[in-house]
Amino acid sequence: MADILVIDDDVVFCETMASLIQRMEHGFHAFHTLREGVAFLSGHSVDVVFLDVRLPDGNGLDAIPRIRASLGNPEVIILTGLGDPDGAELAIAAGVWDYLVKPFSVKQTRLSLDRALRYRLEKQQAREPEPLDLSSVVGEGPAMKACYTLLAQAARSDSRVLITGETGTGKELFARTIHDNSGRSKGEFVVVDCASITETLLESTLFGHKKGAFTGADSDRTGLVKMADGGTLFLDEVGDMPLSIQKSFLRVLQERRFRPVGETRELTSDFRLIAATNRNLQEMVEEGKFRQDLLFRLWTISLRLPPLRERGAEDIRGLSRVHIRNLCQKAGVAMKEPAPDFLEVLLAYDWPGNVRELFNVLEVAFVASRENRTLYAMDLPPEVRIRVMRAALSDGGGNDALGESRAFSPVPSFPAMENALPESLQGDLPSLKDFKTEMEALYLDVLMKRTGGSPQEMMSVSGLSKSHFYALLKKYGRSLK
Ligand SMILES: Nc1ncnc2c1ncn2[C@@H]1O[C@H](COP(=O)(O)OP(=O)(O)OP(=O)(O)O)[C@@H](O)[C@H]1O
Repeated sequence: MADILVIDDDVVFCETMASLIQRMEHGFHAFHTLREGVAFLSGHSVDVVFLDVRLPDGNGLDAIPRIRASLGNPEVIILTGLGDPDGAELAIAAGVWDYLVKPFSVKQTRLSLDRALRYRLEKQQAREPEPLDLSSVVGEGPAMKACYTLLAQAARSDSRVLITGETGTGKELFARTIHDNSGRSKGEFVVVDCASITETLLESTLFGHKKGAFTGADSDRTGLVKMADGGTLFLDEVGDMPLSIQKSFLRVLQERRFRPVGETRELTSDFRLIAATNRNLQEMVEEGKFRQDLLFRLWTISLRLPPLRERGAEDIRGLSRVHIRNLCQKAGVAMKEPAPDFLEVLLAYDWPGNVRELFNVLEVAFVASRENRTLYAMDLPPEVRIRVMRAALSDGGGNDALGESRAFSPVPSFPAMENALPESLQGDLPSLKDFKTEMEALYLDVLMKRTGGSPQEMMSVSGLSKSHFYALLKKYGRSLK
């Protein structure tokens, strides 16, 4: 006997399903809204979910990652809808088991459910694979859990993987983690940064060259493709690969053979390909900037890493905790704790640079906190606090107190803005003159810290003339060491 959950606002449909599923001697639960269905899953385990696409409180497709994260592996979701072709396409892309077009027959339902349950049973009986080592990846929210399922699939296969996501979302980290957990972990993980290699050098960097092949080629050079033999070739920023190289690279992917520059013989290389990009390759194909045939060959598994602002408060807290701990360990100091106001600003910020930016911001705050055991909002870079403040002001400042959902929104609450304000603005307002003086002194301190106290750099960053610079040092009693 299995447990089946139906999430559908059509009461008659739920009654029909109840009678069919109970006749099949399975347990049956039904809810008429997404919120109730998802809440039920957090406390109960079910085997199959029939999920309607259009629900009064949202689109079923959008809830798939959350539902998937709550279901045991292998998760089985059967989507039901009115036969809209886009819905069917999205359902398949989201990896659901089946898409049933309403109204569907009893026979169709039985067949789809029987097959789904058999598939689930076979998968469960199959030997448990080795657990993955995900120690370097932080994130427990539903959006990340969906990525781990794909990461596991990728690690346990030799398929080509395309990782997409905004800058700093962890594409290279995921590529490395796939490699380290794969059958090729003993081979090299070779990174090709397509964005930073010049077009003239890309061919010889990828394929190698023979001594004398061109001016400056004083010795034979092994290319990155050969170095990845037996391992993984990671093409970072593949959207930046020049069209001229895309053609030769396509051949390498098809035949695993290539010719180093100036060489007559062809070489072979058995590598696994992982590519990453923050650009929309399909759009680039339409604009004639990327080859369609290469795009087809780049991936079997496609993994989209969500931006940090979509990951939820728990992930921002978890990443911050881990990174602060690492910083303290590296500096050999006692563990520092973030104050509530510090976390509120982090949760309210929209993180355009994602995890990389979060780590940089934590590093700045760590330095600014000096010997303090607590990290306050004051220690955060002014740019971050100003952005949070501006967003709150343009929101009218009338938001409720910070809630869990806050991290999903780039617009912070009024309390978050208040906490982001410098201390002197939190109580009675000082005169503008006093405030400017305080900010000038603060600016000078931050400038010194960031530039390591180098006068040249301080003048260059601040744009201050020499006389003005030294006058300010004198005014605020700061000295250069
Ligand atoms: N989930 C995560 N857990 C721990 N660290 C992470 C996570 N995601 C990203 N990072 C860290 O954030 C930084 C940026 O990650 P990474 O270089 O992999 O991003 P990227 O998407 O490849 O960026 P880009 O597109 O700019 O090359 C690295 O220090 C990485 O270790």
